[in-house]
Amino acid sequence: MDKVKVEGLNSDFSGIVTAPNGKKVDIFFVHPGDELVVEYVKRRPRQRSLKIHEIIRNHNWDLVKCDVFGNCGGCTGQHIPYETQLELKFQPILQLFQKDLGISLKPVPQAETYAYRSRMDFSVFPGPIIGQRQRGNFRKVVPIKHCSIQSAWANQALQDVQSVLDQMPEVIWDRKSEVGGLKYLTIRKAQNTEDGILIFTFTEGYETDPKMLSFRNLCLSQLKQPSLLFCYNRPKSEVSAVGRPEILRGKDSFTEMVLGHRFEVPFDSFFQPNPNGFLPILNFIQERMTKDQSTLIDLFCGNGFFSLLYGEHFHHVDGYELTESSIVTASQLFQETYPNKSHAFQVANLFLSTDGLKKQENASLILDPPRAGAGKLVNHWIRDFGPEFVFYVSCNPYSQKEDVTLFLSAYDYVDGILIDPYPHTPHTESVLFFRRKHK
Ligand SMILES: C[S@@+](CC[C@H](N)C(=O)[O-])C[C@H]1O[C@@H](n2cnc3c(N)ncnc32)[C@H](O)[C@@H]1O
Repeated sequence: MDKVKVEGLNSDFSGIVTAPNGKKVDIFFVHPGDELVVEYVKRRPRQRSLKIHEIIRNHNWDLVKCDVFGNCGGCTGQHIPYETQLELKFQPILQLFQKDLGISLKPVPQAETYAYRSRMDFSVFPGPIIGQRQRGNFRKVVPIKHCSIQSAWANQALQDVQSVLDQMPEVIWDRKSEVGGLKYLTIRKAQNTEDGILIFTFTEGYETDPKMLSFRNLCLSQLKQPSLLFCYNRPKSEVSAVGRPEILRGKDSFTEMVLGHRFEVPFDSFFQPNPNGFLPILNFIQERMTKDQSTLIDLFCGNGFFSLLYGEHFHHVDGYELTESSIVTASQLFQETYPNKSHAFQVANLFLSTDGLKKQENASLILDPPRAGAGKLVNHWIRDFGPEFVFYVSCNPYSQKEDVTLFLSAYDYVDGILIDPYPHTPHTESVLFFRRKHK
Protein backbone atom coordinates (compact mmCIF):
# COMPACT_ATOMS: atom_id res chain seq x y z
CA MET A 1 0.00 0.00 0.00
CA ASP A 2 1.07 3.58 -0.69
CA LYS A 3 0.32 6.92 0.86
CA VAL A 4 -0.48 9.89 -1.39
CA LYS A 5 -1.36 13.50 -0.57
CA VAL A 6 -4.17 15.64 -2.00
CA GLU A 7 -2.45 18.50 -3.82
CA GLY A 8 -5.31 20.79 -4.78
CA LEU A 9 -8.92 20.96 -5.93
CA ASN A 10 -10.53 20.98 -9.37
CA SER A 11 -13.44 23.19 -10.42
CA ASP A 12 -15.85 20.24 -9.84
CA PHE A 13 -14.53 20.08 -6.23
CA SER A 14 -12.65 16.80 -6.75
CA GLY A 15 -9.18 16.59 -5.23
CA ILE A 16 -6.02 16.32 -7.34
CA VAL A 17 -3.77 13.42 -6.42
CA THR A 18 -0.63 12.02 -8.05
CA ALA A 19 -1.07 8.25 -8.00
CA PRO A 20 1.90 5.94 -7.26
CA ASN A 21 2.34 5.39 -11.03
CA GLY A 22 2.79 9.14 -11.55
CA LYS A 23 -0.60 9.73 -13.16
CA LYS A 24 -2.93 12.50 -11.92
CA VAL A 25 -6.25 11.21 -10.59
CA ASP A 26 -9.32 13.03 -9.28
CA ILE A 27 -10.77 11.94 -5.94
CA PHE A 28 -13.98 13.40 -4.54
CA PHE A 29 -14.72 14.45 -0.93
CA VAL A 30 -11.14 15.25 0.02
CA HIS A 31 -9.29 18.46 0.78
CA PRO A 32 -5.75 19.61 0.03
CA GLY A 33 -3.44 18.19 2.69
CA ASP A 34 -5.53 15.05 3.27
CA GLU A 35 -3.55 11.83 3.00
CA LEU A 36 -4.90 8.74 1.24
CA VAL A 37 -3.80 5.15 1.79
CA VAL A 38 -4.15 3.57 -1.66
CA GLU A 39 -3.50 0.34 -3.45
CA TYR A 40 -3.81 -0.86 -7.05
CA VAL A 41 -6.35 -3.65 -7.40
CA LYS A 42 -6.98 -5.85 -10.41
CA ARG A 43 -10.43 -5.29 -11.90
CA ARG A 44 -10.06 -7.35 -15.07
CA PRO A 45 -7.05 -8.97 -16.73
CA ARG A 46 -4.69 -6.13 -17.62
CA GLN A 47 -6.88 -3.53 -15.92
CA ARG A 48 -5.96 -2.08 -12.53
CA SER A 49 -7.66 0.62 -10.58
CA LEU A 50 -6.69 2.66 -7.58
CA LYS A 51 -8.53 1.66 -4.41
CA ILE A 52 -8.65 4.02 -1.44
CA HIS A 53 -8.32 2.16 1.86
CA GLU A 54 -8.26 5.11 4.21
CA ILE A 55 -8.56 8.90 4.12
CA ILE A 56 -6.54 10.67 6.83
CA ARG A 57 -8.27 14.03 7.04
CA ASN A 58 -6.03 16.94 7.88
CA HIS A 59 -8.74 19.56 7.76
CA ASN A 60 -12.00 20.52 9.38
CA TRP A 61 -15.10 18.49 8.36
CA ASP A 62 -17.44 20.70 10.47
CA LEU A 63 -18.87 22.55 7.47
CA VAL A 64 -20.62 19.41 6.23
CA LYS A 65 -24.33 19.50 7.06
CA CYS A 66 -25.52 16.18 5.60
CA ASP A 67 -24.61 12.91 7.30
CA VAL A 68 -24.65 11.16 3.89
CA PHE A 69 -22.24 13.65 2.30
CA GLY A 70 -19.39 11.71 0.71
CA ASN A 71 -21.63 8.83 -0.24
CA CYS A 72 -24.68 10.52 -1.80
CA GLY A 73 -24.51 11.31 -5.53
CA GLY A 74 -25.78 14.88 -4.99
CA CYS A 75 -23.44 17.56 -3.62
CA THR A 76 -19.65 17.37 -3.90
CA GLY A 77 -18.54 20.52 -2.11
CA GLN A 78 -20.09 20.81 1.35
CA HIS A 79 -16.66 20.26 2.98
CA ILE A 80 -15.18 23.28 1.18
CA PRO A 81 -15.70 26.84 2.55
CA TYR A 82 -18.21 28.68 0.35
CA GLU A 83 -15.71 31.40 -0.70
CA THR A 84 -13.33 28.67 -1.90
CA GLN A 85 -16.14 26.90 -3.78
CA LEU A 86 -16.87 30.15 -5.63
CA GLU A 87 -13.23 30.70 -6.43
CA LEU A 88 -12.90 27.13 -7.76
CA LYS A 89 -15.93 27.21 -10.03
CA PHE A 90 -15.92 30.85 -11.11
CA GLN A 91 -12.24 31.56 -11.78
CA PRO A 92 -11.68 29.09 -14.67
CA ILE A 93 -14.82 30.40 -16.39
CA LEU A 94 -14.01 34.08 -15.90
CA GLN A 95 -10.47 33.52 -17.15
CA LEU A 96 -11.61 31.52 -20.17
CA PHE A 97 -14.04 34.22 -21.35
CA GLN A 98 -11.43 36.91 -20.78
CA LYS A 99 -8.60 35.05 -22.49
CA ASP A 100 -10.47 33.68 -25.51
CA LEU A 101 -13.09 36.37 -26.16
CA GLY A 102 -11.95 39.45 -24.22
CA ILE A 103 -15.27 39.30 -22.32
CA SER A 104 -15.55 40.19 -18.59
CA LEU A 105 -18.34 38.69 -16.52
CA LYS A 106 -19.36 39.96 -13.10
CA PRO A 107 -19.39 37.12 -10.52
CA VAL A 108 -22.40 37.14 -8.17
CA PRO A 109 -22.33 34.91 -5.04
CA GLN A 110 -25.44 33.21 -3.69
CA ALA A 111 -27.18 34.42 -0.53
CA GLU A 112 -28.79 31.10 0.48
CA THR A 113 -26.32 28.25 0.41
CA TYR A 114 -28.66 25.61 1.90
CA ALA A 115 -32.38 24.75 1.61
CA TYR A 116 -32.43 26.19 -1.90
CA ARG A 117 -33.69 23.43 -4.20
CA SER A 118 -37.37 23.44 -5.07
CA ARG A 119 -37.22 19.99 -6.68
CA MET A 120 -35.61 16.75 -5.54
CA ASP A 121 -35.99 13.31 -7.14
CA PHE A 122 -35.39 10.35 -4.83
CA SER A 123 -35.08 6.69 -5.83
CA VAL A 124 -37.18 4.21 -3.90
CA PHE A 125 -35.72 0.77 -3.20
CA PRO A 126 -36.81 -2.20 -1.06
CA GLY A 127 -35.75 -1.69 2.55
CA PRO A 128 -37.76 0.53 2.46
CA ILE A 129 -35.18 3.03 1.25
CA ILE A 130 -35.79 6.50 -0.12
CA GLY A 131 -32.50 7.91 -1.30
CA GLN A 132 -30.06 9.13 -3.90
CA ARG A 133 -27.89 6.99 -6.14
CA GLN A 134 -24.42 6.53 -4.75
CA ARG A 135 -21.73 8.64 -6.37
CA GLY A 136 -20.15 6.56 -9.16
CA ASN A 137 -22.46 3.58 -8.67
CA PHE A 138 -25.92 3.82 -10.25
CA ARG A 139 -26.94 0.41 -8.83
CA LYS A 140 -26.51 1.44 -5.20
CA VAL A 141 -28.76 3.86 -3.39
CA VAL A 142 -27.90 5.85 -0.28
CA PRO A 143 -30.81 6.16 2.21
CA ILE A 144 -31.65 9.80 2.93
CA LYS A 145 -33.59 10.99 5.98
CA HIS A 146 -32.74 14.66 5.57
CA CYS A 147 -31.34 16.61 2.62
CA SER A 148 -29.78 19.97 3.53
CA ILE A 149 -30.22 21.58 0.13
CA GLN A 150 -34.00 21.11 0.08
CA SER A 151 -36.53 23.02 2.23
CA ALA A 152 -37.81 22.06 5.70
CA TRP A 153 -41.22 21.42 4.03
CA ALA A 154 -39.60 18.92 1.68
CA ASN A 155 -37.69 17.23 4.52
CA GLN A 156 -40.94 16.83 6.45
CA ALA A 157 -42.52 15.30 3.33
CA LEU A 158 -39.59 12.91 3.02
CA GLN A 159 -40.14 11.73 6.61
CA ASP A 160 -43.90 11.41 6.06
CA VAL A 161 -43.47 9.25 2.95
CA GLN A 162 -40.83 7.12 4.71
CA SER A 163 -43.38 6.44 7.46
CA VAL A 164 -46.02 5.45 4.87
CA LEU A 165 -43.57 3.10 3.12
CA ASP A 166 -42.52 1.57 6.45
CA GLN A 167 -46.16 0.51 6.80
CA MET A 168 -46.54 -0.82 3.24
CA PRO A 169 -43.07 -1.72 1.88
CA GLU A 170 -44.61 -4.31 -0.46
CA VAL A 171 -45.61 -1.58 -3.00
CA ILE A 172 -41.93 -0.83 -3.77
CA TRP A 173 -40.54 -1.96 -7.13
CA ASP A 174 -37.80 -4.54 -6.74
CA ARG A 175 -35.46 -3.99 -9.67
CA LYS A 176 -34.07 -7.54 -9.39
CA SER A 177 -37.23 -9.64 -9.11
CA GLU A 178 -39.32 -7.02 -11.00
CA VAL A 179 -42.11 -7.24 -8.43
CA GLY A 180 -43.93 -4.25 -6.93
CA GLY A 181 -44.50 -0.82 -8.44
CA LEU A 182 -43.07 2.29 -6.75
CA LYS A 183 -39.76 3.51 -8.22
CA TYR A 184 -39.37 7.20 -7.41
CA LEU A 185 -40.53 9.96 -5.12
CA THR A 186 -40.29 13.52 -6.44
CA ILE A 187 -40.82 16.44 -4.09
CA ARG A 188 -41.58 19.84 -5.67
CA LYS A 189 -42.14 22.76 -3.32
CA ALA A 190 -42.68 26.31 -4.56
CA GLN A 191 -40.36 28.89 -3.01
CA ASN A 192 -42.74 31.84 -3.06
CA THR A 193 -46.11 30.20 -2.37
CA GLU A 194 -47.30 27.58 0.10
CA ASP A 195 -47.93 25.14 -2.72
CA GLY A 196 -46.12 21.83 -3.17
CA ILE A 197 -46.67 18.42 -4.75
CA LEU A 198 -45.51 14.86 -4.03
CA ILE A 199 -45.14 12.73 -7.16
CA PHE A 200 -44.92 8.95 -6.87
CA THR A 201 -43.62 7.20 -10.02
CA PHE A 202 -44.82 3.60 -10.48
CA THR A 203 -44.36 0.97 -13.16
CA GLU A 204 -47.14 0.88 -15.75
CA GLY A 205 -49.94 -1.56 -14.95
CA TYR A 206 -49.42 -1.34 -11.18
CA GLU A 207 -52.44 0.97 -10.89
CA THR A 208 -54.71 -2.10 -10.94
CA ASP A 209 -52.73 -4.11 -8.39
CA PRO A 210 -54.98 -5.07 -5.44
CA LYS A 211 -52.50 -3.47 -2.99
CA MET A 212 -53.01 -0.05 -4.55
CA LEU A 213 -56.40 0.46 -2.93
CA SER A 214 -54.89 0.28 0.58
CA PHE A 215 -51.86 2.30 -0.51
CA ARG A 216 -54.02 5.11 -1.91
CA ASN A 217 -56.01 5.21 1.34
CA LEU A 218 -52.87 5.17 3.47
CA CYS A 219 -51.37 8.09 1.49
CA LEU A 220 -54.60 10.07 1.68
CA SER A 221 -54.97 9.60 5.41
CA GLN A 222 -51.34 10.16 6.44
CA LEU A 223 -49.91 12.65 3.95
CA LYS A 224 -51.10 16.22 4.45
CA GLN A 225 -49.40 17.89 1.46
CA PRO A 226 -51.78 19.88 -0.81
CA SER A 227 -51.21 17.75 -3.95
CA LEU A 228 -50.47 14.03 -4.23
CA LEU A 229 -49.99 12.51 -7.67
CA PHE A 230 -49.25 8.98 -8.85
CA CYS A 231 -47.83 8.48 -12.34
CA TYR A 232 -47.11 5.32 -14.28
CA ASN A 233 -44.35 4.66 -16.81
CA ARG A 234 -42.49 1.73 -18.41
CA PRO A 235 -41.02 -0.76 -15.90
CA LYS A 236 -37.51 -0.37 -17.34
CA SER A 237 -37.67 3.41 -17.38
CA GLU A 238 -35.44 5.08 -14.81
CA VAL A 239 -36.96 8.51 -15.32
CA SER A 240 -38.91 10.04 -12.46
CA ALA A 241 -42.09 12.17 -12.53
CA VAL A 242 -43.17 11.25 -16.04
CA GLY A 243 -45.97 9.01 -17.27
CA ARG A 244 -49.74 8.77 -17.16
CA PRO A 245 -50.91 10.80 -14.15
CA GLU A 246 -53.50 9.93 -11.50
CA ILE A 247 -54.36 12.77 -9.14
CA LEU A 248 -54.90 11.52 -5.60
CA ARG A 249 -55.42 14.93 -4.07
CA GLY A 250 -55.19 18.54 -5.29
CA LYS A 251 -53.90 19.13 -8.83
CA ASP A 252 -51.33 17.85 -11.32
CA SER A 253 -49.19 20.99 -11.01
CA PHE A 254 -47.95 23.45 -8.40
CA THR A 255 -48.14 27.22 -8.25
CA GLU A 256 -44.97 29.30 -8.11
CA MET A 257 -44.57 33.07 -8.10
CA VAL A 258 -41.56 34.73 -9.71
CA LEU A 259 -41.13 38.51 -10.12
CA GLY A 260 -44.83 38.96 -9.41
CA HIS A 261 -45.88 36.46 -12.10
CA ARG A 262 -47.87 33.35 -11.30
CA PHE A 263 -46.67 30.09 -12.88
CA GLU A 264 -48.67 26.89 -12.86
CA VAL A 265 -45.93 24.26 -13.25
CA PRO A 266 -47.12 20.86 -14.56
CA PHE A 267 -45.82 17.97 -12.40
CA ASP A 268 -43.69 16.62 -15.28
CA SER A 269 -42.21 19.78 -16.69
CA PHE A 270 -38.98 21.70 -16.27
CA PHE A 271 -38.90 24.75 -14.03
CA GLN A 272 -35.84 26.52 -12.65
CA PRO A 273 -34.94 24.34 -9.60
CA ASN A 274 -33.98 27.44 -7.57
CA PRO A 275 -36.11 30.35 -8.81
CA ASN A 276 -34.98 32.73 -6.05
CA GLY A 277 -31.35 31.87 -6.67
CA PHE A 278 -31.97 32.65 -10.35
CA LEU A 279 -33.25 36.18 -9.59
CA PRO A 280 -29.95 37.98 -10.33
CA ILE A 281 -30.26 36.76 -13.94
CA LEU A 282 -33.93 37.74 -14.17
CA ASN A 283 -33.24 41.20 -12.75
CA PHE A 284 -30.27 41.61 -15.07
CA ILE A 285 -32.46 40.97 -18.12
CA GLN A 286 -35.33 43.09 -16.76
CA GLU A 287 -33.04 46.11 -16.24
CA ARG A 288 -31.58 45.89 -19.76
CA MET A 289 -34.71 44.95 -21.69
CA THR A 290 -35.62 47.72 -24.15
CA LYS A 291 -39.24 48.61 -23.49
CA ASP A 292 -41.89 48.78 -26.17
CA GLN A 293 -40.17 46.69 -28.80
CA SER A 294 -42.18 44.83 -31.36
CA THR A 295 -41.07 41.18 -30.83
CA LEU A 296 -39.46 38.89 -28.26
CA ILE A 297 -37.85 35.76 -29.73
CA ASP A 298 -37.64 33.05 -27.05
CA LEU A 299 -35.42 30.16 -28.22
CA PHE A 300 -35.51 26.87 -26.25
CA CYS A 301 -38.48 28.47 -24.50
CA GLY A 302 -39.70 25.49 -22.40
CA ASN A 303 -43.03 26.47 -20.82
CA GLY A 304 -42.50 30.07 -21.85
CA PHE A 305 -40.82 31.19 -18.60
CA PHE A 306 -39.06 34.20 -20.13
CA SER A 307 -41.94 35.04 -22.50
CA LEU A 308 -44.28 35.32 -19.52
CA LEU A 309 -41.84 37.31 -17.42
CA TYR A 310 -40.97 39.86 -20.09
CA GLY A 311 -43.95 39.62 -22.47
CA GLU A 312 -45.37 42.91 -21.18
CA HIS A 313 -42.60 44.85 -22.99
CA PHE A 314 -43.43 43.43 -26.43
CA HIS A 315 -46.33 43.38 -28.88
CA HIS A 316 -45.64 39.84 -30.04
CA VAL A 317 -43.68 36.74 -28.88
CA ASP A 318 -42.20 33.95 -31.01
CA GLY A 319 -41.24 30.89 -28.93
CA TYR A 320 -39.44 27.76 -30.18
CA GLU A 321 -39.03 24.52 -28.26
CA LEU A 322 -38.62 20.77 -28.83
CA THR A 323 -41.19 19.48 -26.31
CA GLU A 324 -44.74 19.60 -27.60
CA SER A 325 -46.41 19.63 -24.15
CA SER A 326 -44.28 22.62 -23.15
CA ILE A 327 -45.40 24.50 -26.26
CA VAL A 328 -49.04 23.81 -25.36
CA THR A 329 -48.46 25.10 -21.80
CA ALA A 330 -46.53 28.16 -23.03
CA SER A 331 -49.31 29.11 -25.49
CA GLN A 332 -52.04 28.69 -22.86
CA LEU A 333 -50.23 30.61 -20.14
CA PHE A 334 -49.25 33.42 -22.51
CA GLN A 335 -52.82 33.73 -23.83
CA GLU A 336 -54.18 33.90 -20.26
CA THR A 337 -51.57 36.40 -19.09
CA TYR A 338 -51.54 38.68 -22.15
CA PRO A 339 -54.91 38.23 -23.92
CA ASN A 340 -54.30 41.32 -26.08
CA LYS A 341 -50.87 40.34 -27.38
CA SER A 342 -50.10 37.99 -30.24
CA HIS A 343 -47.86 34.95 -29.94
CA ALA A 344 -46.58 32.00 -31.95
CA PHE A 345 -45.11 29.20 -29.85
CA GLN A 346 -43.86 26.44 -32.12
CA VAL A 347 -42.43 22.96 -31.81
CA ALA A 348 -38.96 22.98 -33.38
CA ASN A 349 -35.82 20.90 -33.19
CA LEU A 350 -33.35 23.75 -33.30
CA PHE A 351 -30.38 21.41 -33.58
CA LEU A 352 -31.71 20.09 -36.89
CA SER A 353 -33.14 23.15 -38.56
CA THR A 354 -33.54 26.89 -38.13
CA ASP A 355 -35.65 27.28 -41.28
CA GLY A 356 -38.76 28.10 -39.19
CA LEU A 357 -37.09 30.98 -37.32
CA LYS A 358 -38.42 34.35 -38.35
CA LYS A 359 -36.10 37.28 -38.82
CA GLN A 360 -37.56 40.19 -36.83
CA GLU A 361 -36.83 43.89 -36.88
CA ASN A 362 -37.02 45.83 -33.61
CA ALA A 363 -36.74 42.65 -31.55
CA SER A 364 -34.88 41.08 -28.63
CA LEU A 365 -33.77 37.47 -28.45
CA ILE A 366 -33.47 35.37 -25.30
CA LEU A 367 -31.93 31.94 -25.69
CA ASP A 368 -31.59 29.39 -22.87
CA PRO A 369 -30.39 26.14 -24.46
CA PRO A 370 -29.68 22.80 -22.76
CA ARG A 371 -26.23 22.03 -21.32
CA ALA A 372 -24.75 21.05 -24.67
CA GLY A 373 -25.33 24.58 -26.00
CA ALA A 374 -27.41 26.08 -28.80
CA GLY A 375 -25.77 24.23 -31.70
CA LYS A 376 -24.08 25.52 -34.82
CA LEU A 377 -27.27 26.24 -36.78
CA VAL A 378 -28.73 28.53 -34.12
CA ASN A 379 -25.45 30.36 -33.61
CA HIS A 380 -25.04 30.95 -37.33
CA TRP A 381 -28.67 32.08 -37.55
CA ILE A 382 -27.97 34.64 -34.80
CA ARG A 383 -24.84 35.80 -36.64
CA ASP A 384 -26.67 36.18 -39.97
CA PHE A 385 -30.23 37.17 -38.97
CA GLY A 386 -30.22 37.83 -35.20
CA PRO A 387 -32.05 40.92 -33.86
CA GLU A 388 -30.73 44.09 -32.23
CA PHE A 389 -30.43 42.65 -28.69
CA VAL A 390 -29.44 39.14 -27.56
CA PHE A 391 -29.55 37.72 -24.01
CA TYR A 392 -27.82 34.36 -23.84
CA VAL A 393 -28.71 32.46 -20.62
CA SER A 394 -26.77 29.27 -19.93
CA CYS A 395 -26.38 26.51 -17.37
CA ASN A 396 -23.04 25.62 -18.95
CA PRO A 397 -20.73 28.59 -19.53
CA TYR A 398 -18.19 26.32 -21.25
CA SER A 399 -20.57 25.44 -24.13
CA GLN A 400 -21.86 29.03 -24.04
CA LYS A 401 -18.35 30.31 -24.72
CA GLU A 402 -18.01 28.04 -27.76
CA ASP A 403 -21.40 29.24 -29.04
CA VAL A 404 -20.60 32.91 -28.61
CA THR A 405 -17.46 32.46 -30.69
CA LEU A 406 -19.74 31.61 -33.63
CA PHE A 407 -21.76 34.85 -33.64
CA LEU A 408 -19.51 37.39 -31.94
CA SER A 409 -18.32 38.82 -35.27
CA ALA A 410 -21.80 40.36 -35.71
CA TYR A 411 -22.31 41.60 -32.11
CA ASP A 412 -20.77 43.82 -29.45
CA TYR A 413 -20.69 42.36 -25.98
CA VAL A 414 -22.30 44.75 -23.48
CA ASP A 415 -22.09 42.96 -20.11
CA GLY A 416 -22.92 39.75 -18.26
CA ILE A 417 -23.01 37.99 -14.92
CA LEU A 418 -22.04 34.58 -13.58
CA ILE A 419 -24.16 33.30 -10.69
CA ASP A 420 -24.23 30.32 -8.33
CA PRO A 421 -27.80 29.03 -7.82
CA TYR A 422 -26.51 25.58 -6.79
CA PRO A 423 -23.96 25.86 -3.95
CA HIS A 424 -21.97 22.68 -3.07
CA THR A 425 -22.33 21.47 -6.68
CA PRO A 426 -20.12 22.50 -9.60
CA HIS A 427 -23.05 23.99 -11.53
CA THR A 428 -23.34 27.68 -12.42
CA GLU A 429 -25.62 29.88 -14.54
CA SER A 430 -24.71 32.89 -16.61
CA VAL A 431 -26.27 35.51 -18.83
CA LEU A 432 -24.48 37.53 -21.51
CA PHE A 433 -25.94 40.61 -23.16
CA PHE A 434 -25.06 41.55 -26.76
CA ARG A 435 -26.00 44.35 -29.16
CA ARG A 436 -25.85 43.97 -32.93
CA LYS A 437 -23.02 45.82 -34.68
CA HIS A 438 -24.13 48.44 -37.20
CA LYS A 439 -22.02 48.73 -40.29
C1 LIG B 1 -32.54 25.03 -19.95
S1 LIG B 1 -34.12 24.62 -20.54
C2 LIG B 1 -34.83 26.23 -20.66
C3 LIG B 1 -36.32 26.30 -20.61
C4 LIG B 1 -36.94 27.66 -20.36
N1 LIG B 1 -36.25 28.73 -21.02
C5 LIG B 1 -37.04 27.93 -18.88
O1 LIG B 1 -36.31 28.76 -18.34
O2 LIG B 1 -37.88 27.28 -18.22
C6 LIG B 1 -33.75 24.15 -22.20
C7 LIG B 1 -34.94 23.83 -23.05
O3 LIG B 1 -34.46 23.45 -24.35
C8 LIG B 1 -35.32 22.45 -24.87
N2 LIG B 1 -34.59 21.75 -25.95
C9 LIG B 1 -33.68 20.76 -25.82
N3 LIG B 1 -33.23 20.38 -27.04
C10 LIG B 1 -33.86 21.15 -27.95
C11 LIG B 1 -33.81 21.23 -29.38
N4 LIG B 1 -33.02 20.42 -30.08
N5 LIG B 1 -34.60 22.14 -30.00
C12 LIG B 1 -35.42 22.94 -29.28
N6 LIG B 1 -35.51 22.91 -27.93
C13 LIG B 1 -34.74 22.03 -27.27
C14 LIG B 1 -35.65 21.61 -23.66
O4 LIG B 1 -36.83 20.86 -23.87
C15 LIG B 1 -35.79 22.66 -22.55
O5 LIG B 1 -37.13 23.10 -22.43
